[in-house]
Amino acid sequence: MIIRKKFKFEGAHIVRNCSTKRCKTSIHGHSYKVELFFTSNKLDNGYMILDFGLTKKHIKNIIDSFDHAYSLWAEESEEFKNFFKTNSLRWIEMPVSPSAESYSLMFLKFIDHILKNTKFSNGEGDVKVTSVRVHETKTGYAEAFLSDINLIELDIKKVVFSDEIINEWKNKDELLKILSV
Ligand SMILES: Nc1nc2c(c(=O)[nH]1)N=C([C@H](O)[C@H](O)COP(=O)(O)OP(=O)(O)OP(=O)(O)O)CN2
Repeated sequence: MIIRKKFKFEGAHIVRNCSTKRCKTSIHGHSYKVELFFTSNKLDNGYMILDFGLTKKHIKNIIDSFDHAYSLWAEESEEFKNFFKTNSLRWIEMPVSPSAESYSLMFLKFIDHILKNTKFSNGEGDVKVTSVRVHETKTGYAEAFLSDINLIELDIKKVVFSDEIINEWKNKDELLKILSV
């Protein structure tokens, strides 16, 4: 059995090195829709795979970090990176160029890590994120499956969130502890 929870964010980026000229040369934004799919080997005491409400404790923070934020590829020039870091409060520096594919893989990695380091207390089983689907536009999405988790080398500890973003996280201290494991 699979359940799905949908989130959204309004994000800006440039995807360097892709084939589309506008996409690789100009800052632009999208209204992203993110679908998270979960499964488990048993139902909890409420006959659920995972209460949708529990996805809003830590997982939502990660997706919402990208809302009204600029996704900054770590390989950009220092001048370019400094511009965003000094002129915009919400930015994320990430070790991969921000395509729909890399967002889906990155979110999958974060959520897999969060689930593995969360103690559930309502009879939940072994809850897994089976895939993450990131819709960049109305016509295009990328979906990363658990079997794709090593498709790119991406250490989530190398994803840097601006202070403004971290300070807005709900249950901030708990999430920072989970991410530090
Ligand atoms: N496989 C991928 N291809 C493209 C990505 C991506 O992340 N993965 N991203 C882009 C751009 O960011 C672009 O803004 C979106 O491209 P596209 O789907 O072509 O956008 P349109 O709104 O022009 O699509 P229409 O269907 O023509 O309205 C490019 N490619």
